[in-house]
Amino acid sequence: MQRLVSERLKSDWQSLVQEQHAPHLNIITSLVEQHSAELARYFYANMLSDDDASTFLSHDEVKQRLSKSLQRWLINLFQVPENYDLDATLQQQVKVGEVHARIKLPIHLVLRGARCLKKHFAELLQEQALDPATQVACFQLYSDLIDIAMELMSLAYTTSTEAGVRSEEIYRMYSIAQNSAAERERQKAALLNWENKLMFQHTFGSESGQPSALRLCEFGLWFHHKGAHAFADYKETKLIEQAITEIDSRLGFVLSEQQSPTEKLEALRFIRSQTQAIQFHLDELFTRSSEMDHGRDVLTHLLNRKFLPTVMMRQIAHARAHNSRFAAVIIDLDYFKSINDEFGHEAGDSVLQQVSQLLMSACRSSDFVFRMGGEEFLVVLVDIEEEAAFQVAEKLRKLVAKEKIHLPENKTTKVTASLGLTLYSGHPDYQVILREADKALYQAKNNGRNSTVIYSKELN
Ligand SMILES: Nc1nc2c(ncn2[C@@H]2O[C@H](COP(=O)(O)OP(=O)(O)OP(=O)(O)O)[C@@H](O)[C@H]2O)c(=O)[nH]1
Repeated sequence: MQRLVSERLKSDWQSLVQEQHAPHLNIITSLVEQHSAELARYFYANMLSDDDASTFLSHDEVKQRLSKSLQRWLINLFQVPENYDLDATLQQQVKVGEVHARIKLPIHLVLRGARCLKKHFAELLQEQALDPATQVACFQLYSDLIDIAMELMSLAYTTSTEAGVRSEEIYRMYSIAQNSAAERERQKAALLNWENKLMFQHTFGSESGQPSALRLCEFGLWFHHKGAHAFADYKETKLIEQAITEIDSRLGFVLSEQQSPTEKLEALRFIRSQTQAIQFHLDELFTRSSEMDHGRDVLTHLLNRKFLPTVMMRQIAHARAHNSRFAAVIIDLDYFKSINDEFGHEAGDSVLQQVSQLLMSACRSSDFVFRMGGEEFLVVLVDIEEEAAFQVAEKLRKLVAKEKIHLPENKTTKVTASLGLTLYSGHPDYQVILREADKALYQAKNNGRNSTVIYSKELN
């Protein structure tokens, strides 16, 4: 049991559910069991009518999942002592608080939910043929037990959030540090490349008639998903964001038939001056950031899994805000143990390093590649839909299978990998996404390995 559940809270709970309160607890238990669906309906109707709260709840989710879990939570909370395991019940409150922290559900909304459950329970009590003293005692007990649950949830919430903030900080330092010199050149080249393409389209015309937006090209995606976060505190970051928006808003002019050549040239000149400004700000940002080398996985130099919560939570927030999707792919090497057994641990390490390089070089610079531990990797593909994500996963799988892996003493070998893929589908908890990818991976292993499986509900 975690330390969060203190002896004090446990004994407070025990004294509330001890024998002399048994008659009241029995009334509560039976009322909650009979009316759990109604309490849940009341709770969600109330929450969904509030703008703040409804952003965390979709109607579908409430229908399919949340209402049932709330009912289970309520019933479990008011069990009579002989029917339940107190430690497990208290621990459950801690888990709920941790989930709330992961999905960044503001704590005042949780407390409002609790208030709502109390209010409706008071109405239910009034409808019963109970004497006033019993009604008051039942309400007091119901209220006290909910309050202890809230106290535990809040404690777990704060503890998790503080840990999250610490890891955000380390992550920020890391993302600035991650091979900063090479990243600077790579992004400047990506920006230049986009600009050249635009000039080319202006001169020779574009098949689609539309130039691609800067925010969607390699530089734009990198800046949005990594750069802006890494350099969040600098004023240049805002300036780059503004320049990207300005550029994209003028793009239509460059190829439009309705614009005169002079207007087109003017738009081009403006875009050119803005891209130069971006380059200048980018140089500033990289120059200011110091070389820090925290948080890499020592063997592979990939992102360490401790940054996973930060990256996943940011992706979820981004997907929500922009109504976009992202994918998580878990990649696990097949029969890796036999490589260690046959060639030795050092050779195994070298395989992991070569596969990591391969994964890094095959992904877009805006994607995230983690080493999860052992021979397991996770790739987060940003701003992507299912078909494209499957193609990327398959590309990675084939690249790994094709690669001639070099081992000590001039030996070579081949390895394959199994991949589990899932797409963000609106669930606010990133651990659900990881569990889905894991289930898909498990299926890929069961199918005989060296394959990619996309998560579907049937895998549950
Ligand atoms: N060389 C090396 N080996 C590692 C490292 N981390 C984990 N391993 C080894 O990776 C192997 C993983 O074995 P298993 O989990 O059985 O998986 P597998 O052999 O790849 O089999 P499947 O995943 O079922 O295809 C174990 O032998 C671990 O000791 C590491 O950093 N370096």
